[in-house]
Parts: sequence; structure tokens; C-alpha cells
Amino acid sequence: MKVYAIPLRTRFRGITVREGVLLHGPAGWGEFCPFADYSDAESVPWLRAAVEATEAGWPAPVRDRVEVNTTVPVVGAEQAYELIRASGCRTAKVKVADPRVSLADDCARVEAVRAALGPDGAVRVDANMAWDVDTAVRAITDLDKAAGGLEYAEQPCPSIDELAAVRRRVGVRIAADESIRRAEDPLKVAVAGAADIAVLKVAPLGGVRRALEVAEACGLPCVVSSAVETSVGLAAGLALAGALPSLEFACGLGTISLLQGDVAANPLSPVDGYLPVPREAPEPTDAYPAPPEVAAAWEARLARVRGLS
Ligand SMILES: O=C(O)CCC(=O)C1=CC=C[C@@H](O)[C@@H]1C(=O)O
Ligand SMILES: [Mg+2]
Repeated sequence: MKVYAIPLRTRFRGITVREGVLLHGPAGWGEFCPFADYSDAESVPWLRAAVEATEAGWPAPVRDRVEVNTTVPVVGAEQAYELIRASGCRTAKVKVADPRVSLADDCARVEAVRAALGPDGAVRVDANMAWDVDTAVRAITDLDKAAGGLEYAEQPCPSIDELAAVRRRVGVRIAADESIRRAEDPLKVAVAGAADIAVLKVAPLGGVRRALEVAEACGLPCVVSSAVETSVGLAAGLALAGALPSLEFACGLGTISLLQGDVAANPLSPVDGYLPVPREAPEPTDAYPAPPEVAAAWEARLARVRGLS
């Protein structure tokens, strides 16, 4: 078992350091890295996903590479432009609706992303449930103009009903992320007419096989997105993206560039906007060991979650 702590290049999802546990078993390496705001009970699917990787391995893929988007945190327009130019990706997901910045700042960031991508690129935004319905309609309309056309808006509001209300009022596709992860019945999103796209994350959903079941059940086109893992955890996301019967959109698996480094000797960094579908996770090095007190806290958390799973 290894416990890592890797600084982020830029604050993302409210964190500046990514921590987690790398586990090894007969099928290879797995990653257990629920964010701090996940309770022990909510961390059980994350452990199941790691154990699937170490004990069972992943279903056979139907493709050998996956197109990925680059992910733009809440940064200024110039930095956003540079991030896109350096990424080599033709699709970008831009984080918006952060309380620290204004809609005008989000529009400027999105405009810079479009300028860097050119007219053939795809621009998507993620509001992480920040808006009410009326605010979402206004913001998505403005961001759609700033982007020269949005590919989709991800989780503009908290609830399925609010997503459905927004979807009826904007001409932009809506992607459900948190509503899929937290849905007792993933089909509910589609039945409610709440989304055009389902975002799947392997770890919160409990593994590649479980995520494939959710994809089947929700009956929507899917995008696989990471939980900002190291290349060990990203490999599971790529295994899911590789095994989905159809894959029409770039996946949010280009997030290794959000971290200052990686535990893998050869990080899963996109080349020309693509990542390979690996048969197993890369072997981690001993890079970025967590401080002793952090490692002890993660070992205790893992033991508690093991007791619940
Ligand atoms: O989907 C991507 O482009 C990258 C991953 C990503 O955006 C996220 C990862 C983890 C938590 C969230 O902040 C965020 C998301 O909501 O999708
Ligand atoms: Mg999201």
C-alpha cells in the first residue's frame, strides 16, 4: 500500500493537494481517493472500484484509444488560453460559477478558450450545481454566446427537476454529473428529460462494471470523467471509456495535468488529444509519499471503509 500527496498546479474543486491510497492485488494496482467531504459510507463505492482493479481487473475494451478534453480550472483568460494551447486537445471543459469570480470572468475565460481552440474545437462548461433555474438560463445563454456555441453545460443546477426545467429553456445540451452519481435510479435522469448526456465517474459509481450498468440503465450518451486521480485511478476511467459500447464525446480524463506530478513513471498525459486504453493500471513509483500523519489518517479511513463494505 502507498499513500500519496501531490500538489495541484492550480486549486481545483476546492483542493490544492490530491491525496489517496494505492492498493495492489493479483489483478494489479487500484486507487482509493475519495475527497475529504465524502463520508465513510459514501466512500464505499470508491473502495469497491479500487478492489475491482486489484482483484478482478476490467472488462475487455472495444476500442484502443479515447479522445479526451482538457480541463480548465477557474483561471484568468490568458492562463486559460495557454492551458488550451499546451494541451493538444480539441475539446475543453471550463469550470464556471465559482463563487470567487463573476459570470463576466467566466465568459472571458470561455472566450479565451474558444480563441485558443479555433472554430472546430468543442467547448463545454461545468457549474457543479451552482445555479438556480433562472440564473442557469441566463448564464448558459451568455456562456453559449461567449463560446461561439457550447457543446454542453454540465450540472447547472442541483436537482433533476431543475435540470429538466433549464433544458426546456436553453438550446444547449445538458449533461448530468452529480445527479447521476447520487441517483438511486440513474434512469430517472433520462425519464425526467433532465439531460442529453450522462457523466460517469468510475470511483463514486463503484467500479467499471457498475458504471457500465449505469450507462446501460440511463440510456443516454455517456462521457467518462475523472476524479482527478493519479494515472493509477485514471487507468480505470480509461478502461470504462474503452469498454462503453458507444462513445460520441471526448472524455474528462486529461486531468493529470492538473497535478504537479504523478506516481507513474510515464503519466497518462494526452497526446494529440487522445489517451490509450490500458489493460491494467501503470505500476506506481514511490514518488510523492504522503507525510506520516497523512498516511496514518488514510490507513485509518481505509480500515473504517473496509469495515463498512
Ligand atoms: O471532467 C473533466 O473534465 C475533469 C474532471 C472534473 O471536471 C471533475 C472532477 C472531480 C470533481 C469535479 O470537480 C469535476 C466534475 O464535476 O466533473
Ligand atoms: Mg462535473
